[in-house]
Amino acid sequence: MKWLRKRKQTDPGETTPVLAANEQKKKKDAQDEAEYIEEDGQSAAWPARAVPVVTDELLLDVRGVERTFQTGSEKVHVLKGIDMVVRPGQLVMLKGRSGSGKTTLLNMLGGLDLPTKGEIFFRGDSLSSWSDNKRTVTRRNDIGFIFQAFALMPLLSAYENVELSLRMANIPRHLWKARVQHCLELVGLGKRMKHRPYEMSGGEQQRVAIAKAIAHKPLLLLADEPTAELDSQMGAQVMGVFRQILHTENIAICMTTHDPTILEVADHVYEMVDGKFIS
Ligand SMILES: Nc1ncnc2c1ncn2[C@@H]1O[C@H](COP(=O)(O)OP(=O)(O)OP(=O)(O)O)[C@@H](O)[C@H]1O
Repeated sequence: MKWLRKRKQTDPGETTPVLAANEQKKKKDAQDEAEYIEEDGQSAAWPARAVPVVTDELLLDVRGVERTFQTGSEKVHVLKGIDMVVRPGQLVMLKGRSGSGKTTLLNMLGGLDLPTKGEIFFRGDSLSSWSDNKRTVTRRNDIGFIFQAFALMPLLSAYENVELSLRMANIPRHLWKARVQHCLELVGLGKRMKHRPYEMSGGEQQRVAIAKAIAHKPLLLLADEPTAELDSQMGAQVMGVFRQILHTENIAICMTTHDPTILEVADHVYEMVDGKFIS
């Protein structure tokens, strides 16, 4: 009641609490953007990384990783000593039968889970030594994820889905439009930006998921069977997009697959059998 009375007394020219909050948000957005405007008034480039990427650095360095799950009284030893590396710009594939441990490993490469034993270094830093917050921020800024089941927001258009990852990564608002358009054009969906997921084919949805996963310019893209739900033609389209983004976006891709035909394009294939790599 007190609030209603106050509203009634408000002068028409005065700002209501909601409008004031909106104004404040607009000011904050403008301030955030201003941080990225150079002195001559031109839009600044994409926010620079604190530590620039060096071509031959190890993005991922996995050493002696094991993962055991406790299910009831039983211990399931899923990963049994994994060693691998991923460098900038590489396409690395994890191949193996269902249940061999590929997804378990991929989750750990993205900091979603931690090893029971061994260590994973991301750009030289051990993921195990990081706080939950640092892992979350790194995931949001430096890593992109693609899952089998496209993981798009069903009520948002392709454009809005891609925009979301820029919002999540705190990319300044004035850079969004050009980047979203660029990413959707890159995956061949420049003319489908307003479509919602249910108005697109499986292959198109997966391509939106790729655009979404790379929009914030991550260093590493982790993809769990990105072609599993697609027919061979659509799978080939997705792999074509991957090949293209390796060159144009300077990103490394680590993906799991069952499909022998797409292994040929990999820079390196790790074959997993029962929680270990065989050479
Ligand atoms: N949280 C968990 N608790 C217990 N067991 C688990 C857990 N996560 C995975 N596993 C077991 O680990 C094994 C490997 O699973 P994972 O999903 O990594 O295999 P995958 O190679 O990715 O299989 P697919 O190709 O079918 O996706 C499976 O036997 C699975 O049941």
